[in-house]
Amino acid sequence: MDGFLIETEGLTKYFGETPAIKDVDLHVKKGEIYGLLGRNGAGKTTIMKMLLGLTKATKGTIQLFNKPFEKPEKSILNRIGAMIETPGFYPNLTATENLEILASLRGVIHKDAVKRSLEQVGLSYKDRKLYAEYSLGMKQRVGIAAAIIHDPELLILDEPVNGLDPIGVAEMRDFLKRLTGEYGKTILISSHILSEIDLMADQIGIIHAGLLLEERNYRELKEQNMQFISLKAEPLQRVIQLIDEKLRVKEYQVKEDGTIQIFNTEIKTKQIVKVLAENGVFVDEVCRHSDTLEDYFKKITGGEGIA
Ligand SMILES: Nc1ncnc2c1ncn2[C@@H]1O[C@H](COP(=O)(O)OP(=O)(O)OP(=O)(O)O)[C@@H](O)[C@H]1O
Repeated sequence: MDGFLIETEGLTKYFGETPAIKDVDLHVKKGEIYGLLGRNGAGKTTIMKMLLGLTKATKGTIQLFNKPFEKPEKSILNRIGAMIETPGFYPNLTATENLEILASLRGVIHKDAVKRSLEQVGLSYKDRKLYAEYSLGMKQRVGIAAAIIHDPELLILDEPVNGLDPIGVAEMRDFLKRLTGEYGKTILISSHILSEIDLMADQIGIIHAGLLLEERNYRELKEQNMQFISLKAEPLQRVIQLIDEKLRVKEYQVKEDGTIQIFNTEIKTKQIVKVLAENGVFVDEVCRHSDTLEDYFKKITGGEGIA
């Protein structure tokens, strides 16, 4: 479909007999930041490596820039910048010197390439500070500057905020958002910590044990899924029957302590109380809750959560 820079269908990867990635259908739209979220070992790096042709898919298809990606061709890879592992730089050279070496190795001929890529990640060109003296956040920025030195349209970043403090995370968020907003890049970013990609991702893909459990618009996810009504009333079986038959609500769950959580946010608490009362059931407690995103992820990953 038009508008997706990355689209996979049934993407599957086995390591020997073990499936690491199972039937993943990923959809990354042009101009967005797509956050691939999952615990360590969930399969994020393996997906990214397949998208870059660094490891071969066992099954399934990949489309990059609306074209089938069968083997890593220069014409496609030139349009992508990636940071998969922490890149190696010379510690006793400056960021500018490191990037100049890299630019010439890669055959980047544009004379402003180093200056531009440093500026795009918020670092100064020709700064005399040595790479060894940089903070972790600045080192990560140099890594991203290296990934965008050839001015790619698409950036694939594996855990770029890993290990950064909250200020470092916020700074990274600002310049990644600038890369999409001002410079029109598309970014696929992975993380195992939800708060790291909070306020950054437009779209979110939740990966768990090799499966893409959900792909959602992050703002919608926050607005819709975090709300539920919590209800306590007895006898439980009768309440459940009324929820099913009279209120016709399907999205609910019963907790161990007998509390019922109703995820249909359209329904009013008043309506629930009225229907139950009309049928002889008295409500002990009813209130509307906002779940935290962390709770939500725990729910959909079967209790383990992501952090
Ligand atoms: N080369 C390999 N050979 C065998 N198994 C592998 C290989 N690479 C990855 N795996 C397995 O595939 C699964 C997914 O690993 P992957 O590195 O993609 O996860 P991840 O979500 O990126 O986690 P992390 O953040 O820890 O890197 C894991 O169970 C891992 O052990």
